[in-house]
Amino acid sequence: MSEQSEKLKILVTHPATPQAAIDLLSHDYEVIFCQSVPPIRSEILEKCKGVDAVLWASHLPLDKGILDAIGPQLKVVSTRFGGTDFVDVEEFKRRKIPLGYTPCVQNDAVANMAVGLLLAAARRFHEGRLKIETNNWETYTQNWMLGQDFRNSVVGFYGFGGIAQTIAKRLSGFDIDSVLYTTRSRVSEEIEKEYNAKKVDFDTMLAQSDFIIIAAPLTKETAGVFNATAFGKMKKTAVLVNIARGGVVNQQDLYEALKTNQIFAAGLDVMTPEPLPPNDPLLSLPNIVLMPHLGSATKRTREDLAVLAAKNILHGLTGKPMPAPAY
Ligand SMILES: O=C(O)C(=O)CO
Repeated sequence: MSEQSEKLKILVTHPATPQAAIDLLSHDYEVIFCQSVPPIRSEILEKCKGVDAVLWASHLPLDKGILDAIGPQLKVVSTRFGGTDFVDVEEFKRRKIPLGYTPCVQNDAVANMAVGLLLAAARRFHEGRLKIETNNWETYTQNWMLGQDFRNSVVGFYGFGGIAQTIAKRLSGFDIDSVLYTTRSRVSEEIEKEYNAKKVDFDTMLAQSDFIIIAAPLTKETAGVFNATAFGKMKKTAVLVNIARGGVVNQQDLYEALKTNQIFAAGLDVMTPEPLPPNDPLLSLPNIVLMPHLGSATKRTREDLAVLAAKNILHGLTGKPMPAPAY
C-alpha cells in the first residue's frame, strides 16, 4: 500500500476554509474538500463516505443521516461555530463520537457587531439614510429624528455568557448605569461585580431595560420567547439587538411591534430564514437595522475559528482530549 493511501482522510465541507487550518490538517492527513458554495447536503453526503474526520463549516444540519453516510470508521467531527443548534449533539453522544466546536474565539467580533447594531438602531442609521435618499432632510426642525441615550441607561441581556460579557465590557465605556441579565444559572459574583450586573427574571429584564441584547443559544426553551407578549412588556423606547439566533425571536411579532412603535427599534445580525428573502416585510421598516449574519466575519476571527476546529480534529484523531469539546 502506498503512503498516500494509508493516510487517514479528513473532509472539509467548505472550499474557502482558511489555509492556516488546512496546513495543520494536511501535515499528516489527506484532506478532501466539498466544492459547492453555498455548501449543499447532497455533495457532503457523497464526499463524506468513509472519511475519518470532518471539519463542518456551514449551518446545514449535522445529523444522523450524515453520520450514517460517513460510516463507523468516523473518529471525530468539529464545527467552526460557537452555536450547536444545527447539530444533533445527542446522536453524537449516543454513538460516542467526539464532537468539537469553537466557542469564545468569536466573542470580540460578535460583540463588536452587537455594539454596532445597538448604536445604529438607537441612533436611527438606516432611517437617516432613507431620509437622505427620499429628499426628506429636515434637520431644521430641531426635534427631528431624535435617538436614544446610552448615558445612565439600563442594558438587559438574555443570556450572559462570553459574548454578552464582552458586549457589557464595551458598553461600560458608554456610561451606562447598570446591567440586568436573565439566564438559567447565576454567573459568579466577580463577574457580576465587574459589569455591575444583576440576575433578574425575564419579565423584570424586559420591563426595566432600555436596551436588550439577545445572546443566548437557540434551544427548545429559548425558541420564540421574544414574542408579542414579551414586546408588550418592553419600554416603548427600548432597542432590541439579536446576535444569537433568529429563532429566539418571533419575527412576525417583532415586525408588528416595530411597525406600531410598540418598541423603538431593532438591530438583527440573525434572522429566520437565512438568507432572508428580499421581499420580507422586515425590510420595509425604517426602524430596523439588518445584517446578513456577519457576526464572526472578520479575517482574523474566521482564521482563528478554523484553526481551533482543526486542532479539535487533530486531537480527536490521536485520541487526545479536544481543546473545545461540545459535550
Ligand atoms: O459561531 C456561531 O455560531 C455564529 O453563528 C457566528 O456568528
